[in-house]
Amino acid sequence: MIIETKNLTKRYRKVKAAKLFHKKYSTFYALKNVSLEIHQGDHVGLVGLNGSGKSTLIKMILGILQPDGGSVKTFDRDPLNNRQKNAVKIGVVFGQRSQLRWDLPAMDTFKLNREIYQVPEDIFTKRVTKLARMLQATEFLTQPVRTLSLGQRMKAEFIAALIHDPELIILDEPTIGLDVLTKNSITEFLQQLTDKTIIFTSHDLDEVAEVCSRILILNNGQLVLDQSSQELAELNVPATVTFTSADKLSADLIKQWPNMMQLKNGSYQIAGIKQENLKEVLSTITARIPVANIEVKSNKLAYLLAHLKQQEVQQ
Ligand SMILES: Nc1ncnc2c1ncn2[C@@H]1O[C@H](COP(=O)(O)OP(=O)(O)OP(=O)(O)O)[C@@H](O)[C@H]1O
Repeated sequence: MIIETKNLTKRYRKVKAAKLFHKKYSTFYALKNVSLEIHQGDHVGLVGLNGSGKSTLIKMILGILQPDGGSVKTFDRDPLNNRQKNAVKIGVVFGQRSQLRWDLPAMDTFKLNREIYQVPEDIFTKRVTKLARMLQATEFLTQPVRTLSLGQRMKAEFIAALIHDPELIILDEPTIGLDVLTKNSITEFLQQLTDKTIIFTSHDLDEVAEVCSRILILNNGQLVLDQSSQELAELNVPATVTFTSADKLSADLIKQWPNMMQLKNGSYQIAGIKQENLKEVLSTITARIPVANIEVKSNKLAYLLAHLKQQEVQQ
């Protein structure tokens, strides 16, 4: 087993009310009774809104935070007292934090990591060459990191995290701010790491589903869903279409979509469109209105959370 948590809980005291010399506190649960198992080779997506407890869970798996209740085991041992031993088997990429030295080429950080993890030189060279080829990163690894684009830097972060060939790869929102092409190339890269255990946190369910076969959803510190990506892909989530047109819409069109809203910026939005009706709605809009732009979105996470809440209320 790579990770096992049982009723894992993290509490904080939050100030409820404050007078000049007197504060009142309430207990706040960043994580509440989370039980899960992650096995060798699992690619697990950890998804949730801001503040749902994703980073707290990751920090406890890494042994950075102490639990207030329940237990966590990483590689069958207490991560808090085995941080060094476990670090050899774990690679971490944070989208919001860098492990690369800003003024030096990424290659220098790789060499430093080679020293820290005592990777033999020939293995190091082969590994970096292979990873750089997979990520199409070869040409910019000798350039100072400060001169790299965000996408190039993130690719270098991945290589730095994998220099010691870790068994477990933890990715904390590694694609934040990246364009579609860079995201795709990172997704393809991760899909090839089939012998590794991956935990991939994000707000974007569809993105993690491309890499992970299993999705865990955290909400308000609780594990509310543990399901295969395939089952989630089969969910029929209603879409929202937003479009902009300089022309006024005809009365019969307005009547056709009673739930259409006119937004502040002059664009229009139709929500709750079933997937089977989407094509028809789009062709009607584009055939009958001169649109400047049109966008289709379906927020699976929001839909799931709303659904789960409804189920909870009914029970
Ligand atoms: N040291 C702390 N003291 C008090 N509250 C904290 C502390 N660390 C985290 N929290 C709270 O715990 C909750 C969970 O935070 P966490 O960072 O785990 O969320 P997250 O899901 O990673 O969010 P995001 O997607 O925004 O990174 C948040 O409400 C946060 O304010």
